[in-house]
Amino acid sequence: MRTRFIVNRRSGRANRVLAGVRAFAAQLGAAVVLTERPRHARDLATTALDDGCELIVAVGGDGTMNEVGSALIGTPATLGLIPCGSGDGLGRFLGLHGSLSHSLEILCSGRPRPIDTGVADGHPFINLAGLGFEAELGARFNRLERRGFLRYLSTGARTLHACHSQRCTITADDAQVNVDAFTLAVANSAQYGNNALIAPHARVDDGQLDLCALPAATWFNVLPLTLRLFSGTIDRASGVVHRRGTRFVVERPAPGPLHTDGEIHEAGRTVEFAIRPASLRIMCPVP
Ligand SMILES: Nc1ncnc2c1ncn2[C@@H]1O[C@H](COP(=O)(O)OP(=O)(O)OP(=O)(O)O)[C@@H](O)[C@H]1O
Repeated sequence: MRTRFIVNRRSGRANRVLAGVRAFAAQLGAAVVLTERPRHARDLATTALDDGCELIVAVGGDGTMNEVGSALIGTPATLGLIPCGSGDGLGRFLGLHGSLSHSLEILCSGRPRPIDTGVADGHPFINLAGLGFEAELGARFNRLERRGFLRYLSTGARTLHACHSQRCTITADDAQVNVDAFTLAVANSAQYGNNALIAPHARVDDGQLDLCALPAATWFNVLPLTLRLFSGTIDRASGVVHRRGTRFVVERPAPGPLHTDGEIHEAGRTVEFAIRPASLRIMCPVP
């Protein structure tokens, strides 16, 4: 398979795996290219497609995966993933996360698997998209000079104080519900990253998206909600709204940020999320 590696050195531990990626690529006769700015990975992936690459490997976190994967949606090319970001939601969900040798082994001996992708306000997403607190947190985190899980936690604590819940009307396929949403995720895989399971029963190949809206954090619910997030039971928590469907329309009181796999966009009051079934091939471990 003609292969190219696209590395985002700014993501999590990408710098630490770069030498190993270069050595592996040299054995395959594949090129390694580095991103030079945000959103550059998508251009590099388009060039790789134009050059006839059949396997295009994103080396980075969910943001890099989103940029590379977006260019591959609807094409016969396969997305490879070496997860080395701060959260790695999709890589963890698909069993690609771990040591570099684990990820490389999957590139050699895995199989391309068709998965669903989503589109939020016209922007493709592969892992999940969201509004409210999580989009605000993503916007603040992306502005940081240095990243990492601890910085994510400290930025989260500050954002928690600055955000308020919003009264939203959600149309899920044909049914409507009003919710006070502090944060709202529309998930293709089950997790945000770092094994925080926002949609514990979501599957990437079921032709459905899982919407999960959480109430505002208080001194009373913040610990139980956090425990439920990491134990895979958040959909059963009091005040949490969960819906499954192929299309959601969310109407909120005011425009604001939207994230797609952690990438931030400005969006209007009304945001539409929809599924694109089996639209991307990704290299996965053989079941
Ligand atoms: N050369 C670059 N300089 C600055 N930013 C870049 C560069 N290349 C890519 N980026 C941006 O870096 C951001 C972070 O990338 P990515 O999401 O892959 O890593 P992460 O945030 O560490 O991981 P995760 O999303 O899994 O938490 C993305 O928004 C991407 O657009």
